[in-house]
Amino acid sequence: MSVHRSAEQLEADLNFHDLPPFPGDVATAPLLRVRLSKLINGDGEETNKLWEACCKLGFFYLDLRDAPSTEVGNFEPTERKRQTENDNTKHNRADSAGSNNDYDVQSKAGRTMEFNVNVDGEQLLNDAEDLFKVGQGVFDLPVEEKVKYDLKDHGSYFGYKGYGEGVIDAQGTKDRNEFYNVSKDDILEILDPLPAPEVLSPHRGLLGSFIRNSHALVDLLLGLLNSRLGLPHDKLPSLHRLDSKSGDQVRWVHAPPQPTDDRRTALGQHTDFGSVTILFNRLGGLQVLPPNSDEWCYVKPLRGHAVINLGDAMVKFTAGVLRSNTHRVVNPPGDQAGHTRMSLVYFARPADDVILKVLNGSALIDEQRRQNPDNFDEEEITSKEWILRRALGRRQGGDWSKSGGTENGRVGR
Ligand SMILES: O=C(O)CCC(=O)C(=O)O
Ligand SMILES: [Fe+2]
Repeated sequence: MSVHRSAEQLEADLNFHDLPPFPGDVATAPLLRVRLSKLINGDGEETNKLWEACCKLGFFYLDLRDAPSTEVGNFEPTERKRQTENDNTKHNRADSAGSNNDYDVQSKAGRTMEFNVNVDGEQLLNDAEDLFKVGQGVFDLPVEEKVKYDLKDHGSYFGYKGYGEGVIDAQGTKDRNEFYNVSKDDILEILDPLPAPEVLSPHRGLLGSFIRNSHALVDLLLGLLNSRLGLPHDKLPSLHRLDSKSGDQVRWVHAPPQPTDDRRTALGQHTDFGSVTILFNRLGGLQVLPPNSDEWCYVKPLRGHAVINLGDAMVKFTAGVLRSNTHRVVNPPGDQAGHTRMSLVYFARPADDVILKVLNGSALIDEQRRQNPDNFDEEEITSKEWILRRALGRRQGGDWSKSGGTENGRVGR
């Protein structure tokens, strides 16, 4: 059951009390903080903040905690949400597939907008907490067991990637982390199950809950961005249906502390391949390179928040109106340096057969395309091909030269 806290309590509760504090003397990135409950309530100012963050940096914090009750201005969506919850089991709360879950609300900006109100921030936080423990169980397995689930030679980026099995630069320098990737389509039984370690079997329900709720959040964000872009109704959400075959995945990233005298980037600089990334961090280490800057800045983890960032598909769809920012992961800073870092991610990507090209029907996107005629090439590539090329290009023995994203300003056709 969720508990409403005062605004002061919410502010005081941003640290992870069981971990050394994030240092106060390192450069941090100025991510805007957006509150989910306000987006759900159609708060115009909050939606403006979301829009600004997505255009300028492509990264923001999303406060997933329940808002103080005084701030819940429009009760209709909240009431309807509670009713839906009562009808569902614990691990089947957020089902964004049906259109009856969306309804129109008059926003404070005076516009009618459509919301997917089945996103439950507190549930997402609880599931993320539980999944951190599940991830630990996977990484604790012997390497000989984990490598059985490296599916690279089967042409797949799902499953396990061992420590040092990815590269961080064109010279082939090895990375310093391991991944485990779980496919949405496997968990939702859209495709046959992939081979997976036994320790994951009891947690398919939890993974399903996390995936549905994450996807519902993505649906909400895409709906709001769709309105701002002036795209035809439902265009962006329609390219990302929960039940379409896609490269959506849950990822755990695991990195033991590096020796003091031998540290390097753990996860090389990159832009994300897909549409929207939902990231749960506890220890520092994630860094972004803000636009027109050469200083890497840490993203300070905040309890109760996810870090959200946009990926290359959103740049390609919008001719660069929206931003997919370069980021990387280094050893945790300051007193956190001696701790093993783990993060949990949900990557939402367009359906496999969607072609990554500029969308028609938005005056804003048309204008952007007119102003930047040199930024386009003629490549026609599907979402599936794009993600495979990029993900496997950064594995040992992959083709680094083909693994680049939109960071060079080329935004696609
Ligand atoms: O671990 C993190 O904080 C970020 C991971 C990341 O950027 C990725 O997996 O694409
Ligand atoms: Fe990333």
